[in-house]
Amino acid sequence: MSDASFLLLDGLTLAYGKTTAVEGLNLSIRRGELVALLGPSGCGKTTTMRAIAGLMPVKSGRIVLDGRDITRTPANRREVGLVFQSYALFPHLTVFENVAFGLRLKGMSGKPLEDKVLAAIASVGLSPFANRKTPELSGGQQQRVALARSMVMEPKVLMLDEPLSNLDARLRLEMRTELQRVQKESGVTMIFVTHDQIEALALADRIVVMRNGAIEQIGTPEDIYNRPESAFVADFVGFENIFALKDGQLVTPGGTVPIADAPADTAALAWRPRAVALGDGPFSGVVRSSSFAGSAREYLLDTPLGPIKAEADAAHPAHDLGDTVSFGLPAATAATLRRFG
Ligand SMILES: Nc1ncnc2c1ncn2[C@@H]1O[C@H](COP(=O)(O)OP(=O)(O)OP(=O)(O)O)[C@@H](O)[C@H]1O
Repeated sequence: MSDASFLLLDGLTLAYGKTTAVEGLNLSIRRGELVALLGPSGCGKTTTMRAIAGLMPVKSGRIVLDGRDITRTPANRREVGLVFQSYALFPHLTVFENVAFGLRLKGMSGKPLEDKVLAAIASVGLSPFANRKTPELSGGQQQRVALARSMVMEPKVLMLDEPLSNLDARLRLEMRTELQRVQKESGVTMIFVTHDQIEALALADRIVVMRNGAIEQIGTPEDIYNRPESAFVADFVGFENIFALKDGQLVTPGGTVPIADAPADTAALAWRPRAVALGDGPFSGVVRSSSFAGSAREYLLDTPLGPIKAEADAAHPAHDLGDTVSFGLPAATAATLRRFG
């Protein structure tokens, strides 16, 4: 075992009866890494996590944690923690007792138990609330209790299923920072599941994008955001104008269109709305919708290339509905995709 493959998923195939949910998944996670599993509903994120936790039988392949094959190890002997979306706290118990629960089950008591529990509660900033019952806490505080309750067991890997999805926008931001802090301070290897790309980009050291039960791309947030490899990932991270590229020409619904400086060995080109050169270029389109988005104005253009989403600085004079505007699709501002699809 090396730190580089602290958790290894090796050819993992998982199925519900005859339905294969995850097929031949290979993933190597470093010790202390914060990894996001990102993907649309049904792509197999939760199933993968449940298998790592031991809540889902493995059809084929292996799960190795810290050098030990845990593929068939019972859940309670895996040293893997799991924080569910619904925090599953005991409402009749205090914060202290919720966090102490697992340690008591393991036979711990007295001062050692108290010290550990109080330290875990302090690590998530909840010391003043140790004696409160959990229904008397806010959503964000309950989420912290769930985190402390898992962390106190000192798992080798802690997994979180959509950890922030039940929180309002402000609390989400707060908990993002909190999760990152707890993870960095404790050094625990963490995997969280999300279908929110912003959350994955903001939190993770590495993002695993899943699609139809397989890995589509693995990379740092910068890789995924700036260098998507497929149209699927590009679309997921906000490239709204994606065209296949064939013999140096864009393949559009209106036919093929030559493009200057088209890169070689590229299956498709993708532009974010703000990468479209509005008001400057060989193409033209009619403004079909225009919406104000704070610092920018977003346009939907009807063009011979099909619909184009473009964005301009809000300080620029606005285009009206029905206006014809010129635009360019500079190859230099496009992401180059290896796969169209
Ligand atoms: N209990 C089940 N029985 C049969 N099929 C299931 C079951 N749970 C999930 N599946 C199927 O397995 C596939 C993967 O589901 P999974 O829950 O892992 O996706 P997910 O990426 O976590 O989705 P979501 O973001 O909606 O939670 C889907 O096709 C789903 O329909």
